[in-house]
Amino acid sequence: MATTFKSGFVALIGRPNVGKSTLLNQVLGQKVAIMSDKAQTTRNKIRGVYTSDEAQIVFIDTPGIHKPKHKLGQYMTRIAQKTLNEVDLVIFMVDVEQGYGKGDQYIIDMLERAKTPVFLIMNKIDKIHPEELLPLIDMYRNKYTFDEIVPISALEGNNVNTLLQQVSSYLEEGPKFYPDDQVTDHPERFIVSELIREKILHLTREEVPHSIAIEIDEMSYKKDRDVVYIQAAVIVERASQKGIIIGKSGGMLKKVGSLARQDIEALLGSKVFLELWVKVQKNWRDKESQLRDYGFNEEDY
Ligand SMILES: Nc1nc2c(ncn2[C@@H]2O[C@H](COP(=O)(O)OP(=O)(O)OP(=O)(O)O)[C@@H](O)[C@H]2O)c(=O)[nH]1
Repeated sequence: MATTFKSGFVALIGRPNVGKSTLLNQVLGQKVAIMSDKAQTTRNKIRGVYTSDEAQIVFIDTPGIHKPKHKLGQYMTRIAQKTLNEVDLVIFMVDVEQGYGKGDQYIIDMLERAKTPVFLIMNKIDKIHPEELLPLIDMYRNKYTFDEIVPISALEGNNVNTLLQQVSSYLEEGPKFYPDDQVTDHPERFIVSELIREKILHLTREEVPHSIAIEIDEMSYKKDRDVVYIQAAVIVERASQKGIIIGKSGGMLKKVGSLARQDIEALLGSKVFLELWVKVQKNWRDKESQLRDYGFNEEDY
């Protein structure tokens, strides 16, 4: 009997650091979402595409589902809420080591408003004793009627295949949205901006990282010099943050640029000229369209 091909969009949500990027990387077999011990490293949606013989799952990495503290947070929350209604399935991930908190309740309140099926993924089971798992499952069952509850270790890969099978079983018959070998949709600009952000996160230990965004102003191949020229803006919300990122005599920005350039060169396999600048932008709402526009234009390259 011929089986039908299934496909659909799945939103991956959860509090910062529960392991969403780690799961995506595990599923897709390569580093697409940048990981960091610091919360909130992935601000934008990444679509990781998993394709098997039976199904295609398009993952939407949806960070920012938490109580907004500033404009960018509000923007993200709005996008997140919208996403929950548009996808075919929501995966709500929790860290079994972290207690149930206000952040989780906030997400569950958002889920109550969506009609989409919801899986609860209990991640990091490698960190607890198996006996501790059952009471935790009961606790979450009392909070919300999840369609499935799947304990996994995203880091070690335990139960990840089962999860993929279960996700596929919830999807409806559908087309292959992306070719088999595509793991991310328009990855270059996104990954370049994430690499720059990652360097800032690692080099500055200030409050700054939580309110920055990276905007790629230009990314083009310069034939005469045989380099990829990238101009990117580091956008901050306050002037004081600008000073921290630029650093003494521009030292911090130079360091960020140099480390990011090395990684980008490795990613693109060509020489890179990276120009970074910092701008203060108070009103994030004006940035909505640009934040959405991570499309990589072949012609610029
Ligand atoms: N022991 C263990 N650690 C894990 C597991 N999954 C993720 N981690 C660790 O948890 C930390 C956070 O993981 P991320 O994947 O960056 O978390 P995230 O949810 O994507 O975080 P944001 O990007 O801030 O939304 C990293 O140090 C991971 O190595 C797991 O299954 N077991």
